[in-house]
Amino acid sequence: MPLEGEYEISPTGWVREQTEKIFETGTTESVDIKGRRVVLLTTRGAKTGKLRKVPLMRVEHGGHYAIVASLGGAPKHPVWYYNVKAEPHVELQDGTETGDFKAREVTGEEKAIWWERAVEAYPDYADYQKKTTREIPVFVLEPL
Ligand SMILES: C[C@H](OP(=O)(O)OC[C@@H](O)[C@@H](O)[C@@H](O)Cn1c2nc(=O)[nH]c(=O)c-2cc2ccc(O)cc21)C(=O)N[C@@H](CCC(=O)N[C@@H](CCC(=O)O)C(=O)O)C(=O)O
Repeated sequence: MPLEGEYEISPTGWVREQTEKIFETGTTESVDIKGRRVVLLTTRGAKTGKLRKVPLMRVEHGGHYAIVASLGGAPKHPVWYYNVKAEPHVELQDGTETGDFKAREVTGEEKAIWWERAVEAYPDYADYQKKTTREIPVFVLEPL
């Protein structure tokens, strides 16, 4: 069951541009970061209830996805992290396909496996983690 409601996109310039391009073209393959693929996550705002759409790097393995709350190695989590914690039902668009998922934050061995996959998909994640003492969270998305 897709998330219903009014959505807002990020106020951050370059992110807004990429999000708008995805809307215009209908596919996340219209944008990339350093040639690496991007997906579009939709969360429900923990305070406003609005639908929030944020592009993220595409981390996929065996038909399963992970999302990484890196925020470029900033000392704080991105706001969407708290949205997902409050409402784990999220949508993810990969290419032209959008699916419904339940996001589960991973820890320990499972996180280590997915972190490796994330760094393989987007090597800058390793630098981001070196930049901060904050442990960058990873969610695995279980199809609903
Ligand atoms: C700037 C802020 O965004 P954020 O949720 O912190 O997310 C920051 C970034 O993670 C986000 O911009 C990502 O898209 C950046 N980003 C990546 N960010 C990542 O963390 N990981 C990635 O892999 C990643 C890849 C990526 C690829 C392409 C691209 O264009 C951007 C990429 C934002 O949108 N704030 C809104 C509020 C958003 C919101 O969710 N509000 C909540 C309330 C939140 C609260 O205050 O508790 C609500 O509506 O209820 C605002 O200031 O109006």
